[in-house]
Amino acid sequence: MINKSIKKDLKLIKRGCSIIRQLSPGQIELSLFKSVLNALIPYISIYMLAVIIDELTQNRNTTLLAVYVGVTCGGTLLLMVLSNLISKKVAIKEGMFEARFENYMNDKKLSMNFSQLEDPNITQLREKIIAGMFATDGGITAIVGRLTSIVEGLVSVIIAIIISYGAIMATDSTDSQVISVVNSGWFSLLLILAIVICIFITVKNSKKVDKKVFELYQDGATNNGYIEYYHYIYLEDDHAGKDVRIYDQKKLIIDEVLKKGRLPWLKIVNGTYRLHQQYFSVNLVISVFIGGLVYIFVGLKALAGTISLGAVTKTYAAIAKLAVAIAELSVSISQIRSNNNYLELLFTYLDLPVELNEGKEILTVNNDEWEIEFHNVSFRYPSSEKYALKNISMKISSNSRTAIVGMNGSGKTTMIKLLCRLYSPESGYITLNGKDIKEYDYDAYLNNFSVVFQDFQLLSFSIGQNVAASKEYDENRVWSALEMAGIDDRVRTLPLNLEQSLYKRFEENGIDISGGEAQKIALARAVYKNAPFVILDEPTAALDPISEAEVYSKFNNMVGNKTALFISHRLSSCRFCDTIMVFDEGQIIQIGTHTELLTNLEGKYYELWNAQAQYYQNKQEDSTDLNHIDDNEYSNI
Ligand SMILES: Nc1ncnc2c1ncn2[C@@H]1O[C@H](COP(=O)(O)OP(=O)(O)OP(=O)(O)O)[C@@H](O)[C@H]1O
Repeated sequence: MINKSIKKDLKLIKRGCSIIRQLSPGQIELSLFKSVLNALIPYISIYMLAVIIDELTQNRNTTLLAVYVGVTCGGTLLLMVLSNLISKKVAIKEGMFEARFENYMNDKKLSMNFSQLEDPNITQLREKIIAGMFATDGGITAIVGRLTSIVEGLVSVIIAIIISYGAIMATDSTDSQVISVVNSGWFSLLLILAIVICIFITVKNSKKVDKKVFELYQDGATNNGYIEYYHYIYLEDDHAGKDVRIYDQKKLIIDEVLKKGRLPWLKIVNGTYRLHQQYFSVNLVISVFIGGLVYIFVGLKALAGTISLGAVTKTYAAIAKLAVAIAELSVSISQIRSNNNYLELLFTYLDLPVELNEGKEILTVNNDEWEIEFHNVSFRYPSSEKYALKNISMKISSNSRTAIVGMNGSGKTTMIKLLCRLYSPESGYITLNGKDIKEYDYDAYLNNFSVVFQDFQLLSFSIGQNVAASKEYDENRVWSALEMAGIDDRVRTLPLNLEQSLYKRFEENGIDISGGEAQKIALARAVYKNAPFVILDEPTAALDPISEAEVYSKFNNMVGNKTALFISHRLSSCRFCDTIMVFDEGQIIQIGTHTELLTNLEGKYYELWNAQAQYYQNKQEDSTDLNHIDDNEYSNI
């Protein structure tokens, strides 16, 4: 009966194999076939050399000798060519697997909500998986390698046993005491026992090393994550580059990375190097010892005349190979089991619940059918004690224009993130047309939102592709979106117009654009999407006053009969909204129109408005009562 831990190990390996099969069909089968060929190749020479020596020492038939040499060379060559051809195919399959596995992991990452992405335990889990894969060759990519070693070892063991069996078991009825000892079954058994003990030591040694290496790299995942982030992401990031120079962050980063990343990581690498050295030294001693034993065994058998000269070479090579193959086979089995430690981490990650994809209902709404409602929604960011939203309840109806204002950190963006299902409420829920938004299919749900976040991202693709967020795009629609965002004229001046690539990272002729231009393209992207719900989070923060005025003058046109949610610190720009919600410390403290809210002189809105207006008022040395500022004056604020 297979014991529990073996069963568990087999299950993990089976699951790993099924992922490999799914992503790179045929890779396992081809690799295994190649390993059978590789195992066979040395035995052709081992076997045929004995046949040739026997022929040379006995009949010396030249035709036969030529045939034997031909079979040896031809057979070896044929198998080598075949193995080489398969190697090429295997390499392609491996490349395919690596690329697809990266997508597979990314798909998993994208299926998580932001709470999961920011959860330090999950981040660390991902770092451990990556450190395992790239630093110690552990995890899913190691399965095929270990399996092929097992098959190669197995085939090798079988053939070596077949070849050496005759010699090991050969006996003779000679009277000499020494010779009868050599030829006794005990002598052969002793040799086998010595080999088994050596193999046992090798496997134990390998197991111990694998376990220690796994532990070392688990501890080191955070150090590695530190190096990865600061050296390969932060320092290489174009935006960070400015801060690094202006604030001379280089020393700070290098010192910190050295302390928290490089030095501990170096210790780990040295530690594993030492472990591997120990492992190889022990193995070297063992293999020299086994080789010596086999020499004595075969030599004495030959001395006793029990085996022929040809059999000496064959048997020596076969037994030596047998010992190595058994050791390799056992080590590979032990390694594939140790590798399950890495697989367990991977599967824990892959099995994390996919909250985003739980909903199945396909959402299709037209512009007249919206009603979004927050029901006592509270939320805290992962590992944060403080509530970013506290008991938010509010409604947003179709075709409405809602402005959200409030101090920094009052929860405005967080509310949008929850609405876009990047996070789930800790308590309370959000409904769309009476149904919890979680119940809708995630992609179909998001299709209904055009959002421009404060920290939007454009890609190093063409302007057309950036606006359409796809490879193919409708040129007319892109132009009209660009016009709506007030950047069409600028794009027309570019040599390649819509085909013009942004940024120089991949295109020599790519262009770098200003923050305001980027924001306009991000706005155009939202317009192009033409979703029934438009959310703009500080959409004009980077725009000059004229561009800003232009965007607002087109705002109604841009939004059309869609539902719009609009976050801004520019209170004057909120006046055209039907409703203004004032956020404060995670709560909605006021709701009303601009005029209604201004009448409450104790209210936050009045305070914010006053603070902003005061600045202009002081500047203009104008003592006009704020409540009597007319519309033209508001537009300056
Ligand atoms: N990813 C995050 N992890 C932890 N805390 C966060 C995170 N994002 C925001 N917060 C905290 O949540 C609170 C609300 O932030 P939010 O971004 O919603 O404010 P906001 O009103 O949009 O601010 P601003 O006007 O500055 O854009 C703040 O205290 C902020 O520090």
